[in-house]
Amino acid sequence: MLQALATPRPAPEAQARSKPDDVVLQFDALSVHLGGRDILTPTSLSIRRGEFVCVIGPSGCGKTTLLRAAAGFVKPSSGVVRRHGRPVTGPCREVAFVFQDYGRALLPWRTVAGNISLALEAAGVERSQRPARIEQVLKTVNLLEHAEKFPGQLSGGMQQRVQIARCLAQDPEVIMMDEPFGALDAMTRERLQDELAQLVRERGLTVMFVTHDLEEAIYLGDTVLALRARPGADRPSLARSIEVAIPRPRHQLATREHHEFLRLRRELYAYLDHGQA
Ligand SMILES: Nc1ncnc2c1ncn2[C@@H]1O[C@H](COP(=O)(O)OP(=O)(O)OP(=O)(O)O)[C@@H](O)[C@H]1O
Repeated sequence: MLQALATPRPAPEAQARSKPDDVVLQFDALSVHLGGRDILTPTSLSIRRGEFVCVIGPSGCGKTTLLRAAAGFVKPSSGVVRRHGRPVTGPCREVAFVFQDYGRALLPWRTVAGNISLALEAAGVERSQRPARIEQVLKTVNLLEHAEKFPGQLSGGMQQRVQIARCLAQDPEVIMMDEPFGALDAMTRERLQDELAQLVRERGLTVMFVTHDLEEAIYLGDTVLALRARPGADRPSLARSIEVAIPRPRHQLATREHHEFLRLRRELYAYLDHGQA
């Protein structure tokens, strides 16, 4: 089970939702043109501190590109992404990325501790301080006793926990997660969803989370962004931004039977299934 680290940021519900300085990420007419075509057409939105934003949409609609632009890995063709009001011009420690393919994200020849150390080395943390930091994040994801194992000796769910621990070692305020649970079996996926939701809530992290799974998006999100396939001049990438007004903490069974969950599921399913996307 993932546990909160020692220095949590304020929980989102403790903050005034409408204060402008609560905005962590601001997308102002962000457009991305790659390989001779429009991948994202002007997209404007803002993400509050502590908000869990899920991004859905048909394959190839630009979900990953949206996250990569927000993390500074992709340059906008026009428009801008701002973090706390400052244009994002490249990757930074405060924004961490978790990939679906944990097998490729982790170095197989480094132990669990060694993989986490990578983030600390990149952040310039002194060698003498690294063991304590590694221990702290491994405790958070309940993998302390596996510190000296290699990724290949761990299950898929455990490897994804290592990747999450490595991202936490960066001490980020924003986590970009690109289908992080897509390759996991259903039971492991549900367990990690709950552990992630608790961790994010306790630390006040801000999350952008790409998924193909509508139910996962509604279960985890405060907001679900639906992107449109084949965006164009008169078809903005962002088709819908839907607030998920379902109380937290959420529960796998009760929440999935909640009337609002079922209503949103029907609405989004119809939207994606009937070609409106
Ligand atoms: N560097 C690049 N150069 C050219 N085209 C690119 C580049 N990166 C992405 N694309 C194209 O942009 C489109 C959107 O890609 P992206 O990965 O953002 O979509 P996605 O919605 O995350 O897709 P999926 O759900 O299949 O993962 C795709 O058609 C992809 O081929």
